[in-house]
Amino acid sequence: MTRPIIVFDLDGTLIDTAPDLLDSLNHSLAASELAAVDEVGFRRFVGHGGRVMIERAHAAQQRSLESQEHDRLLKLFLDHYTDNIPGKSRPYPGVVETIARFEAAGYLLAVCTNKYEANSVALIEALGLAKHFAAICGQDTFAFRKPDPRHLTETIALAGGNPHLALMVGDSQTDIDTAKAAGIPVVAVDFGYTDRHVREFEPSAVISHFDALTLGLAERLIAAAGR
Ligand SMILES: O=C(O)COP(=O)(O)O
Ligand SMILES: [Mg+2]
Repeated sequence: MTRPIIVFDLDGTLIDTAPDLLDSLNHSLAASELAAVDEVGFRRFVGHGGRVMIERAHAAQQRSLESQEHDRLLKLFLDHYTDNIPGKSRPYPGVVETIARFEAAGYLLAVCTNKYEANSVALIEALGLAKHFAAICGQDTFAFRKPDPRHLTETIALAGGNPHLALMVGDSQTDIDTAKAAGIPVVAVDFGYTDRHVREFEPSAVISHFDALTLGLAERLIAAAGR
């Protein structure tokens, strides 16, 4: 019998990676004489991986970006980011306790992120958390990525989870749209990187701290989804 599973988004959900993503983004933008992005601007750019962040930063400064330069800046971003893992990134408050709570209740745990898989695994390993996750799937693990629902459903399958007893936890419209398209309930954290409040995207529930992700809430949302 496949087991119940919670699938977590990574950036802005499980781990506060903003300081490092911002440093690496600005490292790459500086190479093309763009102004540095600030914490506020960053929130509009993140959610679809490094390539899109660079693209959005150029658009925000009305700068064109042809593909060869885009590739060059993405490599600068990824090299800088990879070399600095785990940097200043840390799990959000309550994450470690939540992992223990759901593992003790027999849940599988997995990660479904638009960060590249290698960097996702390296970061989670560097923070000593990799043993808790049955699958860590990045934007490049499959031929599709969030908001394509298959990124989530294939992560559940790879982890050996039951898609009818699954719950997604995320911080962005991308995550909420992905879960909805997969017919899987989704809890949105309101402390992540979206520039609009997550309630606007109508998740199944909103939490402001992982302590609110109780076994009861998970069971209620999974039952209500009735897949
Ligand atoms: O790397 C990003 O841009 C977003 O990654 P996430 O899917 O873990 O939020
Ligand atoms: Mg996120």
